[in-house]
Amino acid sequence: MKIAVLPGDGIGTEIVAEAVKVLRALDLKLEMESALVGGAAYEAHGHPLPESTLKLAKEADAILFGAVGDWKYDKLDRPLRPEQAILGLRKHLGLFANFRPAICYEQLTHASSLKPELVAGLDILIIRELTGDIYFGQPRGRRTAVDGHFPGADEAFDTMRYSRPEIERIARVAFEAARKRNKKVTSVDKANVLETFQFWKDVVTDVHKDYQDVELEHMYVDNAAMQLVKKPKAFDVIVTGNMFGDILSDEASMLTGSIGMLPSASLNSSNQGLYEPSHGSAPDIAGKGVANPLATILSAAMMLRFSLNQEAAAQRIEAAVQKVLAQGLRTPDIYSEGTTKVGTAQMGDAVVKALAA
Ligand SMILES: NC(=O)c1ccc[n+]([C@@H]2O[C@H](COP(=O)([O-])OP(=O)(O)OC[C@H]3O[C@@H](n4cnc5c(N)ncnc54)[C@H](O)[C@@H]3O)[C@@H](O)[C@H]2O)c1
Ligand SMILES: CC(C)[C@H](C(=O)O)[C@@H](O)C(=O)O
Ligand SMILES: [Mg+2]
Repeated sequence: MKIAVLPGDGIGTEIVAEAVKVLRALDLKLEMESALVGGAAYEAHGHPLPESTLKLAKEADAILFGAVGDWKYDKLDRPLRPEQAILGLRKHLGLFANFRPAICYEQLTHASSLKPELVAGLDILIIRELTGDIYFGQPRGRRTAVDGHFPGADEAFDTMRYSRPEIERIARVAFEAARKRNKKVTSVDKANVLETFQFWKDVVTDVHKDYQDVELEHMYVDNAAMQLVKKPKAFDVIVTGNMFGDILSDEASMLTGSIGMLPSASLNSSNQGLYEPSHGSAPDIAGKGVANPLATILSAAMMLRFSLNQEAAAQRIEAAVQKVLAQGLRTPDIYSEGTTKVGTAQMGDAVVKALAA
């Protein structure tokens, strides 16, 4: 089982080191090879996604990814920006289905941004389409409008688009996932304003004909953002487009206690996957040894489950995470009175220890 390890930038290196520690502590034959990606690769090779990194990723059974980006690269031409590395990996590998489970662990109900009773037992799954939408639609760019209302004024534009097959396949992923859960899918759109999302809604409704045992509800994204904090447990599976999924998953992370708790899996049609926390490189806390590594460690568990066929090992990691939380260990982002504040490496070490116990 070959794993490409791509730590990236900022806290990416710190949190991936802990996930690798946990993977090595399992009794599995895992071959792990690391490569530079993002700003780190740009510094060394002049490109955020060098050919060698892409090749390693393509040939691996699974990819463990940290995070990319830093404000210092904001002025670079877009193709050279660190974020293009993760977008390129998703596109090149066809990783269209992004699973972002928002689970509030029992021990963290008080760390949530909501009242404990609203999040106790919370277990929702956001399924975000990951290779389409306004993220990848063409044309995009900037131009000087010479015949518009404001002659000579500059403008910028991006294109929101989805094709029927793109919507159909993500809808099927969502209905299949719901079948194994509580049989309810909420499709989030903005059909009242955007043609792309009226089409999304129509296609999801068509696909639903094959899944009559699953309840389908449609919701506008603005309402969904509100309902997520009003009554999050009313959701089971949320399926949505690339941009809405990006935003709603960050929102949902705070129901679980912290963005540092939200893992993710991005799969293609052959179940090859890239596994990364849902958060970014957190330049504000990078290098301080305080980042929460649990989202990355839980992403490694998802990797074992989805791409490496190691369900038992995945469950061992998840149980170990629950155990360290039950021991009261907390990185600063999930700290509350009466618990013990630890750093990134201490948290990783504690998970390794809990695996052994
Ligand atoms: N997939 C990715 O690689 C990815 C994802 C999101 C953002 N980014 C990039 O990361 C950079 C920073 O973006 P941002 O600040 O908007 O988002 P961010 O997710 O990096 O950070 C947002 C906030 O959450 C905190 N945070 C994030 N992860 C944490 C963790 N594990 N433990 C504790 N606190 C954590 C940060 O300290 C910060 O206050 C940007 O360059 C952005 O493009 C990359
Ligand atoms: C870094 C950025 C390209 C990325 C996205 O928008 O998909 C990030 O926010 C995420 O959620 O993985
Ligand atoms: Mg995001």
